Amino acid sequence: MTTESALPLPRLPVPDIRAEVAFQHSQKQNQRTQEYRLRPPKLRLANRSHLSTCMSTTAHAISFRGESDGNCNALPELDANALSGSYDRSMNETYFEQCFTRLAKIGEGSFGEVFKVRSNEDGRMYAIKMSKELYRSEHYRQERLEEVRRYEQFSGHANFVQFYRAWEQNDRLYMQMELCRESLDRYLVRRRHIPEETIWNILLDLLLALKNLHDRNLIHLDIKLDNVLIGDDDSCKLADFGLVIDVDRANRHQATEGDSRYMAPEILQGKFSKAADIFSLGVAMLELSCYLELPHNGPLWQQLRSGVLPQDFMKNISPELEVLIRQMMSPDPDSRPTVDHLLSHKKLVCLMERRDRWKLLIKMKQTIRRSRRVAWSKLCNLKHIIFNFVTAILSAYMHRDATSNEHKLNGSPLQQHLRDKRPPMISLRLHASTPTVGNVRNTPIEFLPGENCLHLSQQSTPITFSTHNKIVNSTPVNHNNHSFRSRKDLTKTSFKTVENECGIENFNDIQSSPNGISRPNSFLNLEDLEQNSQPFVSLDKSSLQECRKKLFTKMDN
Ligand SMILES: Nc1ncnc2c1ncn2[C@@H]1O[C@H](COP(=O)(O)OP(=O)(O)OP(=O)(O)O)[C@@H](O)[C@H]1O
Ligand SMILES: [Mg+2]
Repeated sequence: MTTESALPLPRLPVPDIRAEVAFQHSQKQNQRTQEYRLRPPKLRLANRSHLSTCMSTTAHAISFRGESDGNCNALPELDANALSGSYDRSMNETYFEQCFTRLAKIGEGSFGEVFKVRSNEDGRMYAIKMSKELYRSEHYRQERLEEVRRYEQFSGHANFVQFYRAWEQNDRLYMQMELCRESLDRYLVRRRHIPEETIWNILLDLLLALKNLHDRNLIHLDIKLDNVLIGDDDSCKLADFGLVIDVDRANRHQATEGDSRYMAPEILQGKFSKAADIFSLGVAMLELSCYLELPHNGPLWQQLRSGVLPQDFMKNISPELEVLIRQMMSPDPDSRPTVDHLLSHKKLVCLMERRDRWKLLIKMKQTIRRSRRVAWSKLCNLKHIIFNFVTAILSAYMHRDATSNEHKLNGSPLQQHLRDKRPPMISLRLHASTPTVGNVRNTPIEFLPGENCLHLSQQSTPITFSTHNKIVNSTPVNHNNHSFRSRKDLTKTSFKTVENECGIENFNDIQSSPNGISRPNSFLNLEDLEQNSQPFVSLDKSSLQECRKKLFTKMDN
C-alpha cells in the first residue's frame, strides 16, 4: 500500500465533459473561446534546406496573378523588385517595419496575427496578416501561399475582402488587405440582438460570396462568424481562405478541418463537399439569430448534427428563417440545399430585387447629379453668351446715341457756351529732362527772363513758355524770394502767358490731342515741338500774335 501510494499515478487523458455536465445550450459568452481547430501537427525539426529562397532576409513579392488556370499548383515567381521603392534592402528592418506603421493588433487566428497599419507610402490604413509561425516545411509554405492565390482570385468582389499584395521575408508570409470595421463575431457580441432583417441581409451577402466559390468548384471549409468581416459600406465580406480546397483537383488528404463548432458531421468521415460549407453557414445563422454559445464537442455538438435544434432559443425567429436553418443544418449532406437553391428563396429574391432597385436608384441619382452639373455649366455658358450679346448690343446702341447727341450738341449755342466756360487745360509732351548745369541754352534763368518769369517755388508746377529761347519750362524757379503769389494768380498768369505766347486759341484743343500728352513737368523744346508737327502748337509769329489777340479778348470778357 505504501509503495502504491508512493508511486505517482500516470496521468490519463481527461475527456471534455463540460457540455455533458451542462447538457444544455447556453448563450454566447463575451470572452473569446479557445480555438478548436484540428490543426496539422507541428514539425519542429523539419529539414529547411529547401527553403533557401524564403529564408532570405530580403522581402520577396508573391503573386499568382497572370497565371493560367492549368498551372494553379505552381509556385509564383519571387520578385524582389515588385515591392515599393521606399524599401531599403540594406537596412536591418524588414519590409513590414520600413513601409508600415503598426497601429494595433486587431485579430488573431490559428495561422496568423492581423495588424491595423498605416502605409508610409500613401498614408492609408490597411490590415496586414502576418503568419504566426515560421515556415517549417515547403509543404507548409505552399499551404500558406495558397491563401494568397485565393485572396487574389476573389479580390474585387463586393463580398470578399479586397487584397493588395503579399510578400515573404524571414520565413514569414505577409498579406496586405483592406481594413474592415470588425468581424461578425465581434459585432454579435457587441450587439447581442441582431434584427432579422439584418440577418437575411447577412445571409444574402454570404450566399453571394459562397456562390462565387462554389461556381469555381472551390470549398471554403472555414465558414464562421470570425471569418466574416464587415466592410465600410456595411456589407459582409468573406475572409480567411487558408483552408480553401478545390473539389476536383485537391487531394482530399490535404484538406484540413475548420473550426469544430461549425464543422459538418460528414467531415469526420473525410467527406469534403460544398454541402459542408452550407452546413457551416447554417450554424453561423443559428448563432447569429439565437445568440447561442456553440458547443465544441460532446452531446450538444452531436445533437446539433442530428437535426435537433434548441427550440428555446429559436422561438424568437421567424418560421421562414427557422426552416431555412434546419434545411441547411440537415445531417444528410445530399438533402441540404445548394447555394443556388437558397438564393432562389422568395425572401432572398425579394431582398436582391430591392438591392438592385436601390443600386439602380443610386446610379440614377449619380447620373442625374452628373447631368445636372453638365447642364448647369452649359446654362452658365449660355447665360454668359447671352449677357455678352446683350451688353454688346447695348453698348453699341448707347455709343450711337452718345455720338448723335454729341453731333447735335456740337453746333448748339449751349455747347458753345459750355466749351467757353470750361477751365483752360493744357497737356504737352515731355521732350527733355532737367537741364545740366553749364549748358547755357538750357539754364532755367536763360529760359525764363523778364516778365515771363514765375516766382512759385512753393507751389505746384506751373507752365511757363518762353518763346525767346524756344524753350518751355515747367519747373518753378524762385526769382523773387520776397513775396508769395496766390495759386489763382499763378494759374491765370501762366495760362495767359502760354496762350499769349503760343497763340493757342483754346487749351481744350490741346488736351484733346491724339497723342495724349500729359501735364508738363520739365522742359519743352519748341523747335522739336514744331518739327514733331504737334497740331495744337503753332509756333510761327503770326499765329502767336493772333492767338494773343484772341486770348486777351476772351480773358477780358
Ligand atoms: N482585413 C481585415 N480587417 C479587419 N480585421 C481583420 C482582417 N482580416 C482579419 N481580421 C481579424 O483578424 C482575425 C484573424 O484573421 P484570419 O481569420 O484571417 O486569421 P487566421 O489565422 O487564418 O484565422 P483562423 O483561425 O480562422 O484560420 C479575424 O477573425 C478578424 O477579426
Ligand atoms: Mg480566421
